[in-house]
Amino acid sequence: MAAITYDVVVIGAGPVGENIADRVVQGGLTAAIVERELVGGECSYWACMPTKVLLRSGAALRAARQLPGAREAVTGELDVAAVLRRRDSFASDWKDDGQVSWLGQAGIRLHRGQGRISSARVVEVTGEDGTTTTLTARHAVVVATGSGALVPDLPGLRESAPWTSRAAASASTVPARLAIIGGGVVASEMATAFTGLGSSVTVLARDGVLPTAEPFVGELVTEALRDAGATVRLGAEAAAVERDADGTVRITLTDGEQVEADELLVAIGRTPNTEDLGLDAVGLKPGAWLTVDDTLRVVGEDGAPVGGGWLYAAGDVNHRVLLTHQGKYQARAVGDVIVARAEGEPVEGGRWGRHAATADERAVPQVIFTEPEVASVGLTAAAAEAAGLRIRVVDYDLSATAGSALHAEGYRGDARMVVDEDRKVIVGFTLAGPDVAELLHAATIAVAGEVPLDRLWHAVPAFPTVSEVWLRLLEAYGR
Ligand SMILES: Cc1cc2nc3c(=O)[nH]c(=O)nc-3n(C[C@H](O)[C@H](O)[C@H](O)COP(=O)(O)OP(=O)(O)OC[C@H]3O[C@@H](n4cnc5c(N)ncnc54)[C@H](O)[C@@H]3O)c2cc1C
Ligand SMILES: NC(=O)c1ccc[n+]([C@@H]2O[C@H](COP(=O)([O-])OP(=O)(O)OC[C@H]3O[C@@H](n4cnc5c(N)ncnc54)[C@H](O)[C@@H]3O)[C@@H](O)[C@H]2O)c1
Repeated sequence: MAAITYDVVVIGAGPVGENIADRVVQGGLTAAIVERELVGGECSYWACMPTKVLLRSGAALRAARQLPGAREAVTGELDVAAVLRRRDSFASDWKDDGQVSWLGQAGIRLHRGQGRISSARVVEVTGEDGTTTTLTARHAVVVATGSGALVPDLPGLRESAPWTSRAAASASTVPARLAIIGGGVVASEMATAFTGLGSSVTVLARDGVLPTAEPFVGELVTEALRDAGATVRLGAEAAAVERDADGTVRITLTDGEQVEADELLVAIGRTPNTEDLGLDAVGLKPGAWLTVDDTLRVVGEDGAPVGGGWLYAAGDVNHRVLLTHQGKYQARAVGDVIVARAEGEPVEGGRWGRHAATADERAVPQVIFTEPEVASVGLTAAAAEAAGLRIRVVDYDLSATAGSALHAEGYRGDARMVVDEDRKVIVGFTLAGPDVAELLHAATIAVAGEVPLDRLWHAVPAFPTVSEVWLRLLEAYGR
């Protein structure tokens, strides 16, 4: 049994783990990273990237069809095989050689296998051949093990071999009929993608479509899915599932109705990858999300850092925000704070300090790549009210700008700005419409920078762009 000591040991080589290790090495420390599957994690092979490839060609085709002149040039249908080939290439054919070589160049040592914490600062790595390596960390162990798909305990579901997001993202054929349980981000994106690829899709959205977004978002996405030929059943709840000998999946709903499909995708949220991580060795509960303080140290039930502060958690596994870019933001904070503590430098862990992931609370951006695209940052009106803020909500029809009229015939979209009336700053911004993704960062800067509305009047949007919605919202708010 080999034993090696590093300054920092990171468990999990997803986007977050990679960034943590890189940051501490850049800060002058040594780092090892432990990975049981593919270096690059969920995002690279089964989540963000492959799913966006499945969506992108359909979006480009729709965009061309919305423009006279371009529309006439589109004479065929989507080439599904070409889309799947492009997806395979973006997933590097599910091989991680490229990312492994990046780790080498970055000076990060890779240990392949299942990582388990065995005692304070010690991680045992069990390789596929059963050999064990003991890694000891001088300064910190960081858990960046991510999350997996949550599958509910419905009668017959597991036996019916349902798809989770992994199977959908890596599908090698397109099912004729696809049923989806869930109405969240994965369900909405995959319903859009597979409808575009030619499946007849049925969405069983018990709690509605994108229910945590501003209400107009779910309405627009539902309408677009239905226009594209999908069936969206709001309030429908699955009670039992069975798969026939011929492969047909039959979902019985709580109202007794049945839905038939060739594949069933379950997309109802995530569960943390902490089941087999040795958490019990440090007094934590296996299978639970890891709670962290502002500098991302894992805390126990008493709120104090576990073991005096050598254990950190970043990315999906701490359940703050389940998004790649936000996990990587945490990675920069956690990497830098580990270096600062190791060097005996001051920790800047206060609000908006360089070692605190403050944006997780109030300034998280997200793009949902549905038709139409949804781009949001900060709080919805409902969330702001629940947080006790005195707000004013301003809405604007996104199709009413000169830029949107130019962008596409029949452009449909909406925008909402949520203003904190006590501070006169924007705390939430949501856009839904074709190609709004790239408009989001302006709003993120306004929310994270807490830019006063008075100053925003001086940020003039160029004519004729969709960004003119900023001016229209300010005019509607008044000054
Ligand atoms: C279908 C889908 C689409 C998504 N699209 C987007 C998107 O467009 N944009 C976005 O921002 N986010 C998106 N997300 C979310 C994004 O994938 C996650 O937020 C991100 O992958 C989290 O990164 P992570 O490094 O924390 O975890 P992961 O990417 O899950 O990586 C964790 C790694 O740890 C390894 N691991 C786990 N346990 C152990 C162990 N005990 N020992 C060794 N290794 C271990 C795993 O094998 C894995 O490689 C999507 C998610 C899904 C499911
Ligand atoms: N473009 C992106 O940013 C992107 C894309 C995909 C996924 N993600 C991230 O991945 C994470 C997981 O996505 P997700 O869609 O699985 O989760 P989610 O939390 O977005 O949505 C899950 C949905 O399932 C519903 N639900 C929960 N339990 C249910 C049940 N038993 N039966 C029926 N419906 C049920 C919930 O009401 C919710 O609407 C999200 O946090 C998301 O941020 C991001």
